[in-house]
Amino acid sequence: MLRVLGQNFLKKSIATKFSSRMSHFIKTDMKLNIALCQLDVCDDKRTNIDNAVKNIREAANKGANLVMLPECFNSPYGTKHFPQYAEGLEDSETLSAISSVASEKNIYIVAGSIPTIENGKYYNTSCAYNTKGERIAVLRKVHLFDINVPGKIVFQESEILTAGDQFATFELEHDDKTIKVGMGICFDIRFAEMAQIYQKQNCSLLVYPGAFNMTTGPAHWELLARARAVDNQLFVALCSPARNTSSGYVAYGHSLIVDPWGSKVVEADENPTVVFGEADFSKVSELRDQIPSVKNKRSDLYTLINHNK
Ligand SMILES: NC(=O)CC(=O)C(=O)O
Repeated sequence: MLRVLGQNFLKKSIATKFSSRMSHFIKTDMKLNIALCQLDVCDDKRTNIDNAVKNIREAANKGANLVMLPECFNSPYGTKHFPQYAEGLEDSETLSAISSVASEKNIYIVAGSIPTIENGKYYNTSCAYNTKGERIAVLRKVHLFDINVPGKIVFQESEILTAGDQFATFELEHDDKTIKVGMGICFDIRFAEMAQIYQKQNCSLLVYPGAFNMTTGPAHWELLARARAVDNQLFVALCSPARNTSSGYVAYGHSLIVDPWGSKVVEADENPTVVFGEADFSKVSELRDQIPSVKNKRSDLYTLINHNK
């Protein structure tokens, strides 16, 4: 009897410790200034890196705590460009510049994405940096963008890229408070399951560097950001390259942040710009109490299995 009581007590105290650690991510009044750098990306890599660093410095000087860059910010977006611009993760000219500016400015950076080469395979890769310039997460685009809309757009990332097979999250500390952030890249936002797994892992912000185009952008960009935010009752941030009508792939622009209610916190137009939005994370637990759609899931009737443990 005593042994049984002891085991139950131990189980209970482990569960309590675990759940109080997890819940501090969600129940927080952290306010975070997020800057989205909607960069004008050209075909010169060094110019793109310098432009990213300049924009990050300016965003930090204006008070940003987290700066996001777009998908493919050091290279034109296109399968024929990826091998030419790809860098190794450990000797990347681009990422070393991003790491330096993160520590110089004491900010977190979600470094959009760049083409990488690892063990002879090409990936579309997003890295996150903390305020010391340390790399704290790596996400290789999990769902490759393969599209064929006759007369509009044909694009096959899978011609050249390998899909990532790991999800990526990181903890962001600010004002002695912590939130957890889930990472995806562009097409990944179309997969509700990935976002829901991040929600189940207690993320309160999902970040998607992305480059929708003039066919998918007007139809789905904002819709998907708001859908993922409302489904999962958390913040969603999307950062696009600026629109350049003379480039081979014309990005939609319209970088935006959406709150857990599905309302836009801020939205850019299509031009090169940096937009700022405040994410007030007290809204996450507040809304989950008001509309308990995350809490009241019927796991007795359905469940989501994460094979990527
Ligand atoms: N770059 C992309 O992955 C574009 C995309 O997802 C889209 O739907 O457009």
